[in-house]
Amino acid sequence: MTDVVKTPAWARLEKLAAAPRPSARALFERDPARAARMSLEAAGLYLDYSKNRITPEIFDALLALAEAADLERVRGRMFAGEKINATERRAVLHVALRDFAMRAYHVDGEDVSKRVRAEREKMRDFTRRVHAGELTGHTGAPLDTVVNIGIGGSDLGPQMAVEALSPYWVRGRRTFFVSNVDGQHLADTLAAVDPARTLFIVASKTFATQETMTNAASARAWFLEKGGREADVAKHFVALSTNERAVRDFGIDPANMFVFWDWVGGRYSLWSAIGLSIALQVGFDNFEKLLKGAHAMDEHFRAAPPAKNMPAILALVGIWNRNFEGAAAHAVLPYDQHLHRLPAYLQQADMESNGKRARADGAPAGCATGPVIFGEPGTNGQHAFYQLIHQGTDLISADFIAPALSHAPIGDHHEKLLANFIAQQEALMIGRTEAEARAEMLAQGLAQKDVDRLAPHKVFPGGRPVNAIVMEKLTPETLGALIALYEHKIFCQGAIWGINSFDQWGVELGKTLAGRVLPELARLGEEKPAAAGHDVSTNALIDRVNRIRAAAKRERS
Ligand SMILES: O=P(O)(O)OC[C@H]1O[C@H](O)[C@H](O)[C@@H](O)[C@@H]1O
Repeated sequence: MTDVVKTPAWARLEKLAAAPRPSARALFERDPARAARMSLEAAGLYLDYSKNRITPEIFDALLALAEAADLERVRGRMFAGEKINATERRAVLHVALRDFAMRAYHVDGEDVSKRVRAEREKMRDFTRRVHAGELTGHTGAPLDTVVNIGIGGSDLGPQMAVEALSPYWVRGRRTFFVSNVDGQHLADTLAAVDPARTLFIVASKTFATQETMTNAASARAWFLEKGGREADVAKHFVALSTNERAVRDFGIDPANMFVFWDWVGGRYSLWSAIGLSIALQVGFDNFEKLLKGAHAMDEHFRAAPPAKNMPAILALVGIWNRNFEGAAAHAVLPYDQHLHRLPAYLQQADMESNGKRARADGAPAGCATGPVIFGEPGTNGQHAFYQLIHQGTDLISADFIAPALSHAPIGDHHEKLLANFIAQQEALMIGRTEAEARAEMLAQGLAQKDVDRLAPHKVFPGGRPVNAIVMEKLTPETLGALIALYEHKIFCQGAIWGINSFDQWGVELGKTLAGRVLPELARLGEEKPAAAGHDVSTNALIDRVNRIRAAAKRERS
């Protein structure tokens, strides 16, 4: 496979990065058409990437890089169902879950699109029956509450989407998400729900994840304690999984199971049965609109050449900032309170996909790969961490995301929100020179000695690379398109870096070691011998919590 770092395009980009370059401000002053040239629309989203410090030569070299990495061919391999997740020997076909163009998708010679449609119809029917009160709890009460038990991709996607679509919630319905194995998460949730009206959705691709299995078993025990009988469990527990045997072993009838397949990555699974909690909370039609929004972005992504392809451009601009400008972190800044879980969702989507140091062929990655992703909704972040983005010593790139219209047009809230959305990007790009800072302070009437004292603190370097993503309104369709945009951006970056974006071996080691530590931990009141099998820090940590736990019971008894 191509080692992208060894291509002439990479060398050219390195040269361009080292050469003197106009400031971001100067780029705009020289080229009035810059914003029009460096912006595009697709699937209801508008992207402006002109505030990156990218010259036309750099953009051309980035396109050459995409070509050198054979991006269009790799994209074709994904859509064709080839096993591009080579370490796990799996296809990557989340696009098939939302293809409304009736295309066939083949995995191992089988057209999986029929299965996709059948499972979607099963979800539609289930959702309708719950909403119509045809399916009730064991006392006959409506199942108006959902507790989704899952973690990682079986939690972050559905939770983010349910929160994002709160204006579309079916009246009277509530959805809770329990993910953490910390018993407090489950306990707090169970305290807020009525067992007779609650549907537990156990969401796990593997049905083997420690947190989810532990929470599901405890939820089941709680349900039985609260008056449910064994025979009632079927009315209150459904499973979303690829693993039918494990679902049966857990005690959930496969008739109460919604399936998906190994070619759906966990962090790409909200479009599958994993989206059942979304469908129940916003209605199946809205869930389908979410899928259609993503499909619209897929259609754009699969057809547009890289120079006019929104996910590819976002990826290339990100590669410029990461590999040639040295930005190790990337902020996701949604100016929409309903998108407050988007940064957390994208942390998994991006960092679990592209946080890799080995290339797909096993060779070490010769360049930096996925950046640290972080973020908070605007304007909150402005009063917290933007300081570092404006004036810190590291370069941080950022995506600013906003709907032009609000679902809650109260007074001038939205104008103020948008003013901040726009002004922050402007400030990050233009910065403020020392001369400007001084002139401003003098105009405010400050004494010369104060101007001298404060001037260095009031300088903003500018040139902070930002993208703007604007939509008319946050709807199921635009949300679908936005998520698909990021999915494909991540895909493009992984393809260019030559890494496998669809495995996640990095989560294994900690899991294995936790399995070893667990039996060494004391139950309350239990005396354990001093830990010896680890490094001295780990032994000491085990001993410390064990001492506290042994003593805790003694005090109580
Ligand atoms: O859906 P599950 O099989 O329970 O997996 C839940 C999560 O756990 C794993 O550790 C992976 O790192 C995630 O990619 C996955 O989404």
